[in-house]
Amino acid sequence: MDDTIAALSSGPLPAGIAVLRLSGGRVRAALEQLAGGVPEARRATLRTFRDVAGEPIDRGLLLFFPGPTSVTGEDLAEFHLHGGRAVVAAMLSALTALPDIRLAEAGEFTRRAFANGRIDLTEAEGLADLLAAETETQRRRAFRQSAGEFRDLAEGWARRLLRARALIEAEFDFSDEGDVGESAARGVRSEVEALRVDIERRLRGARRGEIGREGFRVAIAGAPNAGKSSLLNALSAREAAIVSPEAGTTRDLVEVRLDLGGAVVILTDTAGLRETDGLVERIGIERARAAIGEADLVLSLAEPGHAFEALDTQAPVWPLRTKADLALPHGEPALSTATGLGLDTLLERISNAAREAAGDPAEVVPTRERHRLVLAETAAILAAYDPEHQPPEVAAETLRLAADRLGSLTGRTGVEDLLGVIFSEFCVGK
Ligand SMILES: Nc1nc2c(c(=O)[nH]1)N(C=O)[C@@H](CNc1ccc(C(=O)N[C@@H](CCC(=O)O)C(=O)O)cc1)CN2
Ligand SMILES: Nc1nc2c(ncn2[C@@H]2O[C@H](COP(=O)(O)OP(=O)(O)OP(=O)(O)O)[C@@H](O)[C@H]2O)c(=O)[nH]1
Ligand SMILES: [Mg+2]
Repeated sequence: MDDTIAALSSGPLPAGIAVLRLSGGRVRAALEQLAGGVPEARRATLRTFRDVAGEPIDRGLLLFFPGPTSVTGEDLAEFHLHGGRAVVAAMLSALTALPDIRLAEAGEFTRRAFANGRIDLTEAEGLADLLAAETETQRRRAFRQSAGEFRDLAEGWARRLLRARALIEAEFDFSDEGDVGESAARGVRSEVEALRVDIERRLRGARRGEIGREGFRVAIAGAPNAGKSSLLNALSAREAAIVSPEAGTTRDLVEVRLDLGGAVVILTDTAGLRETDGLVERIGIERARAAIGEADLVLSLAEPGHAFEALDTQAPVWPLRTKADLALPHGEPALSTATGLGLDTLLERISNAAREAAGDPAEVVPTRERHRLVLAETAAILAAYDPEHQPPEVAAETLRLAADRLGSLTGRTGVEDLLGVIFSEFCVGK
C-alpha cells in the first residue's frame, strides 16, 4: 500500500494511444523527474516524457489528479502515449526505476479505491461487470451497479438495522421505566420484520440478476442424430460443432454465446442420449445430463418417427420436431436446418424467454451468488429475532450478527478473505 504503482490501463499494443497510470505517494516526485513538473490538476497538458538520464521517450498528454478525490483516493497521473510496444516499455521502466515505484497487480488501482473508501465492494463488482459486459443489458445493469445503486440499497438497510439496535440499547437503559422500553421494543420488532421482508423481496430477483450477468443457459438435448449440432450451428450462424450422419458424433459440450436483443444466451450442444459401451461417449452423456440439469431452458429435439427423450431438469422443456423437410410433423413446432423452417421463430422465442428471465435491467437486484448468500443469511438471522422469547442480550446480539453479515455486502465487515477473489477479476491497470 506504501508503494506507488504503475501500469498500462488501455488495451493491447500496438494501439493509437496508450494510457499509463501511476498512483500513490511518489506521483509528484515522478512527474518532477520525468515530465518536467506537476501540471495543473485535471487539465490535459502536452509534455515531453524523459527517462532518468534525460533522454526523451515520447511526447504526449499528461493528466494529474490530486488525492484524496482521485479515483484511487491517492495522487494519480495518466500518461497518454503513442501506443507502441517500445514506447510503453520504456516509459514503464523509467517509472519503475524510481524509488518505491513498481508495476501494479491485477485490479490494484480499484483495490486502492476500495481501501480508501472511494467505492464499496458492490461498486467494484459493478466495475468488473462493466468491463466484462458484452451486451446492452449487461452494460446497463453493470453501469447502474458501478454507480452505486446497490450500495445505496445496502447502506439503507444497514442504517435501519443500526437504528433498531440503537433503540434496543436504549431499552436496556430505560428498562426500569417500563413504558419507554415496551413501546421501543414493539417499534423495533416491526422494523426488523419489515427489513426482513424487504431483503427477501430483493432476494427473489437474485436469479434474474445472475442470469442477466452470466447469461441465460439453453441446452440442446435429444437422441443421437436428432439434429442437435445442426441446430446449434444454424442458430449461431457458424460451424461451431461437427455434424455427421454417424450417431454419437458429439461427445463433449459445445458452447456458443449469442447476443439476442441485448440478452446473453449461452447455447450448449450436448452428446446424444443413449445406452452405450463407449467410455468417451458415456462421459459425454454424463456431461450432457449435467448441462441439461443446470440449464434455464432445454430444447428437446427428436427427428421424425422418434420419441422425445425423458429429461431430468427443473427448467422448462420445449419439444421440437427436427428434419421437417423429410416428414411434415403434426403437433410439435417443426424445424428444418436444411430449409430454415422454424429457425427465426425459435430464435425469437428464446430471445423473449432470455429477456424475461433476466428481468428489467433497471431493477436493483443481487447479481452474484455472493450477494444472494449474504442476503439469505441476513434474512435468516433476522427471522430468528424473537425478543418476546429471548433475553434482551440475545435479541441485541441477533441484530449485531445481522448487521455484521449485511456489512460484508458493501465490505464494511468481515471481508478480508474475499478481497483477493473480487479484485483478481480485473485486468492489470484497473
Ligand atoms: N482517462 C481516463 N478515462 C476514464 C477514467 C480514467 O480514470 N481515466 N475512468 C476511470 O475509471 C472513468 C471515468 N471516471 C472518473 C471519475 C472521476 C474522475 C475525477 O477526476 N474526479 C475528480 C474530479 C471531479 C470533477 O472535476 O468533477 C474528483 O472527484 O475530484 C476521473 C475519472 C472512465 N474514463
Ligand atoms: N434432411 C435433414 N437432415 C438433417 C437436418 N438436420 C440435421 N440433419 C442431418 O442429420 C444428421 C445428424 O445431424 P447432427 O446435427 O450431427 O445430429 P446430432 O443430434 O448432433 O447427433 P449426435 O451428435 O450424434 O448426437 C446429419 O447427417 C445432418 O446433416 C434437417 O433439418 N434436415
Ligand atoms: Mg451432435
